[in-house]
This record gives sequence, C-alpha cells and structure tokens, in this order.
Amino acid sequence: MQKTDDGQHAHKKPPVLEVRDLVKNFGGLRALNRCSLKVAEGTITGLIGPNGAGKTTLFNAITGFFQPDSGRVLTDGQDITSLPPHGVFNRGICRTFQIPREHGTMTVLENLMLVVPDQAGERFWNCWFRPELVHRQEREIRDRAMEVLDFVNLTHLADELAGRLSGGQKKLLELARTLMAEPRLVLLDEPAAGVNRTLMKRLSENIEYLRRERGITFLLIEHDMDLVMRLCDPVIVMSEGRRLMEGHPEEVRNDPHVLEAYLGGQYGAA
Ligand SMILES: Nc1ncnc2c1ncn2[C@@H]1O[C@H](COP(=O)(O)OP(=O)(O)OP(=O)(O)O)[C@@H](O)[C@H]1O
Repeated sequence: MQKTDDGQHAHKKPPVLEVRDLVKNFGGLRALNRCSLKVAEGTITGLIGPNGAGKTTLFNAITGFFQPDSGRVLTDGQDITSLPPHGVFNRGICRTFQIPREHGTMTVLENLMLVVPDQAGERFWNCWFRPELVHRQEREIRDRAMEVLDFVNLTHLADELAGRLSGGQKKLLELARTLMAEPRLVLLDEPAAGVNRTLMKRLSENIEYLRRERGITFLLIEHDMDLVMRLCDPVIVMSEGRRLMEGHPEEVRNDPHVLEAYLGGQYGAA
C-alpha cells in the first residue's frame, strides 16, 4: 500500500496490463513458459528477445487470438484471459500485426472507418428506420478518420487503395487503425520492420506524442535496437517463452545474460 499526500493509505493502482504465468504449447513446443510481466500505465515498454522467444505468441495470448493453456491476463486488475479478440478490443487494448492486415481493395479512409465498433449502419433496421442517425454517425466517423489520417500524415492518400501503399505507409495505417479505437494500450508488433528512416522517425514521434499528450500506453516488439534504446523505457527481454530480465535500456544493453540469450539463439541483438 502507498501513502497519499495527506498521509492516508491508498491502494496502488494495478498495472494497465499484467500477465501471470502464461503457458502456451504448440504440440510438443512450449512457446510460453510461465511468462509473467507487467506494463505500467503511461510507458512505452519495449519487448525484445531472439527469434522464437515467444513475443508474438504473447501478443496473441493477450489479445485473445490464442487461448493460453494456463495463466492469466489482467487489465487494471481485471481478468480478461478468456475474452475473444473483440472483447479485448472493447477493453481498450488494440494491436498491430507484424505483417500489416489492411483491407487492400478498400481505400485508406474506408480502412479507418471500418474500425469503429457498434456502427449504427451495421444494424439493418437502422438503415430502414433511422437513416438520419446512420448518416450523422457516418459523417462523424469520417471526420474522425480524416483527423487521424492527418495525424499520421496520410491525408494525401485517403482515397488510395490500401493495397497500393508502401510497407512503411501500411505501418502508419496500422497505427492509425488502432487510434480510431481510442485505445488505452497499444501493442505494436515490429513497427519498424520494412519502414524507411523518414517514416520511422515520424512513427516514433507519433508514438511519443500519443503517450505524452493522450496518455496512451505502448508495448512494442522490436528488433531495431536503435529504436528500442531511443523510444522504450523499460525494456523487457524475453527468452525461451519467459521474461529473462527487465530494466532501463542501458541496463539491458549491458547485461551479459541478454547477450547470451541472443547468441544462444544464433542471432545478434543489433
Ligand atoms: N501457430 C503456431 N503453431 C505452431 N508453432 C508456433 C505457432 N506460432 C508460433 N509458434 C512457435 O512458437 C515459438 C515462438 O514463436 P513466436 O512467433 O511467438 O516468437 P517471436 O519471439 O515472436 O519470434 P520472432 O522475433 O521471430 O517474430 C516458435 O518456436 C514458433 O515456431
């Protein structure tokens, strides 16, 4: 228990995300091996580790894409382990994928407008009986989508088919899609992969801005160590399905166990 300014005891706020003893097996392979970690509100937490350490599997277990074999996932102290992906999304936890999942035959703007849950237009009786409500909501969603596009500098591509964007632009679109949902926690899977330096700079500035100005918390998997060292604090290192260590970027960089984990996995950390 923490003491408040007036000397009263107050309960410590639970972390925005907590993973307790998660286990996930794929046949004989244990991808998550009693993995436990916490993500504090308002941080940009980095998640690094050699290939196959279980990072993406952890994201899948947190966001309801895989059910873990055991263990728990909590947000603000509440159990969300058995929620399906849309249930986790409705709790304000959004994610992007290593390989962007845009709808290639729809425009950039339409991709964003799709994200908002519970659109009145989706219920067919609203279209028949309350068309003015549907139109108003659609206008509001469109305005919001244009604002988000402006934020990620994709306004000039609003009417372009999403499938025609460059790799870096698709990553920005992924971030934009999460922002449409007004998330509390965003999980980013390798945001820098395949992104050129200029777009990468913009992406990391956007992430920093969203944390500072909107209080959004980020957990991001990344192999680009320059980016992790610049953007993330703390950094959590995963190895063989569990948390190996956690610390400030400098601590992690200089920890011999981390180097060993990477060399053991035959991949360099940089
Ligand atoms: N759907 C699946 N079916 C079978 N095995 C899987 C599946 N998903 C992941 N694995 C295995 O689980 C282990 C952890 O994989 P995961 O993708 O989570 O690692 P990672 O740390 O994200 O790696 P990378 O940095 O290469 O993306 C790997 O051995 C992988 O082959």
